[in-house]
Amino acid sequence: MEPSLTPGSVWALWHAMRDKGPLVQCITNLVSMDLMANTLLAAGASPAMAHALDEVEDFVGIADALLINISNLSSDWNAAKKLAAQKAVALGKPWVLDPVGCGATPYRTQMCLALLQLRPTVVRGNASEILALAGAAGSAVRGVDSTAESHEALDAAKALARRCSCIVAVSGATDLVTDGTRVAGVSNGVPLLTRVTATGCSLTALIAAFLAVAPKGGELEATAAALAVFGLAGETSLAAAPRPGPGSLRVGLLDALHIMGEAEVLAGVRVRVMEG
Ligand SMILES: Nc1ncnc2c1ncn2[C@@H]1O[C@H](COP(=O)(O)OP(=O)(O)O)[C@@H](O)[C@H]1O
Ligand SMILES: Cc1ncsc1CCOP(=O)(O)O
Ligand SMILES: [Mg+2]
Repeated sequence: MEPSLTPGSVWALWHAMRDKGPLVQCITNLVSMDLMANTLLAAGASPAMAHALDEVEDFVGIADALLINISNLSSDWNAAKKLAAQKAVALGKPWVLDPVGCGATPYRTQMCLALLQLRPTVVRGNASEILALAGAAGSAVRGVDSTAESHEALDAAKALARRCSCIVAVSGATDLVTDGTRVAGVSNGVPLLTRVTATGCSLTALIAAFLAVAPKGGELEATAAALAVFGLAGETSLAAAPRPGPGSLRVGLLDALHIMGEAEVLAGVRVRVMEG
């Protein structure tokens, strides 16, 4: 499959992902585990929450892709994350970093920067997190939710992508994906997604699942495809809810990821190459 970014290519990649059912190893925070595992299952991947220090390296050996979310922070978990990332790179397997709350405390930022050294394939965060990770002057962070818009973090994302030779995705009203030169935009999604915890975390795990079937050199397109599918599932869920709210959005998101097919993707996905 040649990398391209159209509704048709998004569908082709999702179809390939469902066909393969990739095993995605997830090292993530406790609040996100349930939604993340269910998101991957509903979309067609196979999740495994495996983070024990003595097991992570062996697990990377059998996984198709790895997701590392920096929240829960503790010495055991941190060591496990570093070992897992190193093993993924050694085996040539894709791994994705979610720098949750980067910039909120020095400890959190240091852990994000340490993992960034271990060559993630993709980094996905909200605008505040990407600004903090890139070391942008005056970036304001409040906990794990963003205080900035995605376009405000585009220059920082590009600089980070160039510096680390990776893909950087900034989620928001328009999700932006860059390799430092090219920029893709995804305008699927609904603002109510920000009122359900762990939607960003789960989205990052979905990126890992798409990377497991992406052709070499197609990492930017695969990241944008995962963002589009997740955002479209949010739209589909909201449209189907009799009394829309965070609770029904969360349940409907999983239903949409399970039910959506080619027709919905071709009609609903809004992706475009903005630069490059
Ligand atoms: N204003 C918005 N309008 C539409 N979709 C949004 C908006 N803000 C965030 N999203 C979507 O919500 C999901 C989670 O992103 P985000 O809230 O930025 O991540 P995080 O939970 O890590 O802070 C993504 O699919 C993103 O596209
Ligand atoms: C609430 C919370 N606290 C630590 S991690 C976490 C979940 C954050 O999830 P997301 O980044 O998807 O909003
Ligand atoms: Mg997040």
